[in-house]
Amino acid sequence: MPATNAHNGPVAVLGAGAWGTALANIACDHRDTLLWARNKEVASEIQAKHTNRGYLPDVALHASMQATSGLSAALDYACAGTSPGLLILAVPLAGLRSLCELVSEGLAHRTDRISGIIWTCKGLEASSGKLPSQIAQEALGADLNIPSGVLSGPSFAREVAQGLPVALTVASQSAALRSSCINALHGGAVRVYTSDDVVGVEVGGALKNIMAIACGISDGLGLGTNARAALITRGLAEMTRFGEALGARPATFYGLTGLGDLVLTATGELSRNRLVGLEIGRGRSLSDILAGGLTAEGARCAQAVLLRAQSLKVDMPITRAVCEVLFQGISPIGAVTRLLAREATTE
Ligand SMILES: NC(=O)C1=CN([C@@H]2O[C@H](COP(=O)(O)OP(=O)(O)OC[C@H]3O[C@@H](n4cnc5c(N)ncnc54)[C@H](O)[C@@H]3O)[C@@H](O)[C@H]2O)C=CC1
Ligand SMILES: O=C(CO)COP(=O)(O)O
Repeated sequence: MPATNAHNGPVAVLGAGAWGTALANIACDHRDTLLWARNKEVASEIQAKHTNRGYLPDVALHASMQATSGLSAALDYACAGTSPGLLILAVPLAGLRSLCELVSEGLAHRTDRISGIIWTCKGLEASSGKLPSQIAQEALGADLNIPSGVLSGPSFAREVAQGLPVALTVASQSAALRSSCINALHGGAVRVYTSDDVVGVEVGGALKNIMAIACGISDGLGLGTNARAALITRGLAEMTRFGEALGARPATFYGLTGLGDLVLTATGELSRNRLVGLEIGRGRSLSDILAGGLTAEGARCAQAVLLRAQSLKVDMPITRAVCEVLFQGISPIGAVTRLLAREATTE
């Protein structure tokens, strides 16, 4: 089991889907690590067999990985090291608020035992249009006062779990937390870069999912690679405009969490958001595609982004077209025709 020293507290990953399991597997190389699954059977399988076949078939997990289905046991684990522990929240955006509320309750009176909280979700809250950092701030409560941040970047869980190379970015206002995250994840096939532009990193992760749906629709319609390249490039411009309006740095969008994740998700066959677009382009309905519980956060996020963009007075033609197709009954080809028919403009 890895040694624990003054800079090396335990890691508890909360959420045992594909990404949480892959991240916990990396952390096991560096620190004592426990994975929390809300589902008892999943926790038992990880603990007993070191597999999570429902999310990462054919992957043998680290023999030292601990697992539990008790959230309080997971928080106890993170707090019980000789130095403060790191929490990584790896649930989808829709579960972030409720999980943060539970974490806040569970950590009361022992916040000094946690060095930081990192989330990995990509999206804006459907009901409020808020970013993950705003949700976490509200749900954890101002009194908790634990450094926090976001981990993002182009990273299909399956490839990461197979040990293939990957580059990620951790963004936080806290230099100590950025270092702690590097300490927990960087090394071998995994590179972790740092940033202090939390808003830029979160906006990139959220909006690339919408652009991936747009590219999937285009490819599903058979519109060709020129169309896909145009959507990626103009999608990046749209992401950057929206981010700037929220205070993000434009340069962040040319990094791993913007362009990097956009290219991966818009073109990679493992992307669930791209798959949604492909299936829509081939004529299936959104409710049918999502009926099996597919985690594709771009669909919900598109509506939240469009609403927020309207109040910020930012033009988002691709996001609007995706919303028209997904929620307003406009046919995919009709939306493409409308996009192409807009006035000519400067790049
Ligand atoms: N799969 C990937 O390659 C990557 C995913 N992400 C992001 O990480 C987040 C998680 O994604 P995945 O692991 O792929 O999703 P997933 O669908 O594979 O797993 C989600 C897990 O969260 C659990 N969960 C859902 N709501 C919950 C709640 N309210 N409380 C507790 N547990 C809850 C589910 O039971 C499941 O175990 C998403 O926001 C995704 O965008 C980020 C980078 C890569
Ligand atoms: O965010 C991801 C890779 O960085 C995963 O993308 P999907 O959610 O579209 O599968």
